[in-house]
Amino acid sequence: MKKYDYIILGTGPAAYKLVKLLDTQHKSILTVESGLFGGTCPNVGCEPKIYLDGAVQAVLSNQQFEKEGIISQGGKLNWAQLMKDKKARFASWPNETRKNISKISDVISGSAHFVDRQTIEVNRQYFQGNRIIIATGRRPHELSIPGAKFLHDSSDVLSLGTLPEHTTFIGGGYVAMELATFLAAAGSQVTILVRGDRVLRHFYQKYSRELVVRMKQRGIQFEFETEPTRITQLSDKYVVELNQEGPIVTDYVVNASGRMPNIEKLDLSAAQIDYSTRGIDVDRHLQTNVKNIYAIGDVTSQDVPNLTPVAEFQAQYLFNSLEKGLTQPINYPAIGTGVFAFPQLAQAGINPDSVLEDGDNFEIREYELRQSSLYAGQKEKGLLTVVYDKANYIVGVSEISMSAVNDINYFVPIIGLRINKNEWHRNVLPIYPALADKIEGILR
Ligand SMILES: Cc1cc2nc3c(=O)[nH]c(=O)nc-3n(C[C@H](O)[C@H](O)[C@H](O)COP(=O)(O)OP(=O)(O)OC[C@H]3O[C@@H](n4cnc5c(N)ncnc54)[C@H](O)[C@@H]3O)c2cc1C
Ligand SMILES: NC(=O)c1ccc[n+]([C@@H]2O[C@H](COP(=O)([O-])OP(=O)(O)OC[C@H]3O[C@@H](n4cnc5c(N)ncnc54)[C@H](O)[C@@H]3O)[C@@H](O)[C@H]2O)c1
Repeated sequence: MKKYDYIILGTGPAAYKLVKLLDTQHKSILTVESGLFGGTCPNVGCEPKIYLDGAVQAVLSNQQFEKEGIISQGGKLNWAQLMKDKKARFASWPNETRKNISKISDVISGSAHFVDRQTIEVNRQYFQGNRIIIATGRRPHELSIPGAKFLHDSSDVLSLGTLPEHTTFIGGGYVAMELATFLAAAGSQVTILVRGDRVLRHFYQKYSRELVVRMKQRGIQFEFETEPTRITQLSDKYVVELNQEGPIVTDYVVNASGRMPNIEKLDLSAAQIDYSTRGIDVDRHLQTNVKNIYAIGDVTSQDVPNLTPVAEFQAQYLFNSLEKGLTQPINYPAIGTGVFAFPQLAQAGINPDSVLEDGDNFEIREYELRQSSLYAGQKEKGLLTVVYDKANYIVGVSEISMSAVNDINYFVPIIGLRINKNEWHRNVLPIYPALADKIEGILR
């Protein structure tokens, strides 16, 4: 049986980063991948998503200019062509990633499962690792309603060749809000079914509600307190029965009800590894309850956002801890996150909702970004809410605007490095005119 210093399960952002770091220490490594090399982000997540977003933002901006009479004919999105281009751009990535990883580790395609605490089995072959790192990510949550076989998921939408006339999304999270924006921009009629009374529950609710208003203005329908109970096929359409009055007749149903950890196939009990439906349990050193087994990225049950930079941060932490003698527990920096809808929603640090009642320790102030915008055609006001702590440092920012993602990225170092007005003034002279120019007035 072949033995390695490290066996790494998965090749997504968490695993890929770790393999590259371990290569610098000349470790013997086996990497196992059961699906597409590179994992979710570059194949069916962030990267194809942002590729499509480039075209969607352009088209929706143009439509706004057209409304203002500044552009005489706004563009129309050619979905089929966009998807053809996307396919051409991304098709070769899994093989390229496999080749890159093969240069620095042994690689095997197949689903890994534990045999005991040091041994895994893949394709009836057995391998031993001094350390085993689980980085198997998440997959779309399965809904158990009659007719679930007719459901599609985010991966299907990101390679959908023909635009449906009507699309129904189930869920009010990142995936539903982003992909609904894309399909609606291309001309599909879109209905979003939201189980509760809110969308994007981890974001500042004032801005989540504002995003719903703006999406509704473009014709996207929201049905709150609404869940599907059954889906049936009716010739080339689907009938979605609801817990409310309905039903909805639609051409395409997307299950965007969240993601679940890839753990069932790992046979974690063979190695007595603790887990729950939320993922693999790890301590603040990313170690499982078994000494030589660690878990990083989306597959863990840790209460941190499941995002690519977070997965990579965990990989870097684990490397520093296992190979560089770092002994402190993981301490997460200021984390930025954004929803690539239209307008965008983004935030970093403390969410204003969590300190609304704590006026003794925090001050919340909202800034309108409209006065500051010199761009033609931008009639919709952007809003920025800043949370200050008692010492007047910025500890949280939330924004809804056309440029919220990039704007909030300005604030991530301000929060993470605790920069105040004096320091900014002494060390920073940004490009004018742009949001960074206004930051001095927002800092204290
Ligand atoms: C539609 C969508 C859009 C997103 N957009 C963003 C974004 O804009 N920004 C952002 O930061 N994040 C985004 N994310 C989240 C981001 O993709 C994930 O946080 C990131 O990919 C997690 O990396 P990971 O390495 O933990 O897991 P993954 O990337 O999921 O990789 C895990 C890998 O493990 C493999 N695997 C599973 N089981 C086994 C097994 N038994 N044996 C071997 N291999 C196995 C899987 O096939 C997979 O390739 C998005 C996600 C989705 C779905
Ligand atoms: N821009 C980004 O960074 C980005 C984009 C997409 C995805 N992601 C990552 O992927 C994760 C998954 O995204 P997501 O949108 O699938 O999940 P999510 O957790 O953000 O949203 C899931 C939605 O489905 C609803 N829901 C849950 N169970 C349901 C049920 N049984 N029936 C009906 N509705 C139900 C929830 O109430 C919620 O509105 C995100 O949390 C994020 O970490 C990030």
